[in-house]
Amino acid sequence: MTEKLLQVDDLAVAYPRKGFRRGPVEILHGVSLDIEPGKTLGVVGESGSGKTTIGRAILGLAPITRGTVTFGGVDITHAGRRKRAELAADLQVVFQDPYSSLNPAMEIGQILAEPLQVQKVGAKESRARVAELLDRVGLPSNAITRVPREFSGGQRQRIAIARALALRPKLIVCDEPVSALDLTTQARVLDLFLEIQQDLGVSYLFISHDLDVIRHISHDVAVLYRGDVVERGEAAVVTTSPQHRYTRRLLLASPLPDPDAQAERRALRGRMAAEERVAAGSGVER
Ligand SMILES: Nc1ncnc2c1ncn2[C@@H]1O[C@H](COP(=O)(O)OP(=O)(O)OP(=O)(O)O)[C@@H](O)[C@H]1O
Repeated sequence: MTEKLLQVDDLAVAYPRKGFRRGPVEILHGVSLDIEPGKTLGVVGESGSGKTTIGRAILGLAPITRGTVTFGGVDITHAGRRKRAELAADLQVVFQDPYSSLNPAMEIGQILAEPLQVQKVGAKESRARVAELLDRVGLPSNAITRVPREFSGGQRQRIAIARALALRPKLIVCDEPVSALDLTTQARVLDLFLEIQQDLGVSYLFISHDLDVIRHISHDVAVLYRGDVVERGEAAVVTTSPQHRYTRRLLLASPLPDPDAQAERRALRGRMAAEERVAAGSGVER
């Protein structure tokens, strides 16, 4: 069996409740998932299902009340600040909004060099690495002296990806990284993620509400519904023949599928209708 890069077991997260009603409110109720080196796990679910909370818990940004997060064989569930700083080299993040995640006052060269400085990479090597990173994400070398507002949304997301790659991480948590982009730009940025994975062997925990995006990028998928994983499996299987009713609903609701997906979807609708006819005939309540 392949060793897991990330293993999440029975993870629960609860936030303190504000106002009159006392006691914590549980957001994740015991989530388990794992990622192999060089692979992508897609986490899909509707708004509020807890996708971002999974990413934040792995990054040490959400209050974990139960369960464990193991990264590279090390238990990081309650890792302190010093351990988190060490982990930054291996565990990175790309957020949804490329407008707010980049410091508007910093030049791109500084943004990309910052993580290298923190890890005490020398000035000469740092310059070479920044040039390499820009090339890697398809941006011109003169970008180093420009600031984020001079770039489009897609280009800014490329900068955020370059920054995440600066320390050559093993895993990148990608939280809706293409949701703020138009469809054409989405496709280009998704292809960049795939290319980078092929070349560098990095793993992704890829969070999206869009099943088509998840199908395109993921090897495996975990479907989240109200803080529980309701279905898990290979992306090709889960996104074409979902077993859980919620995944089926998600699939039928997802917009603009490609022609192959449209054909699969028609077949799924047919299967669901047939099942529902059988269930109705046998008096099963659905
Ligand atoms: N800091 C917090 N304090 C209290 N509740 C929170 C906090 N962060 C998230 N929640 C709640 O946790 C639930 C799940 O939120 P989360 O952002 O993880 O969902 P999501 O699936 O990523 O949704 P979206 O796609 O809209 O971002 C929501 O009900 C949200 O209100």
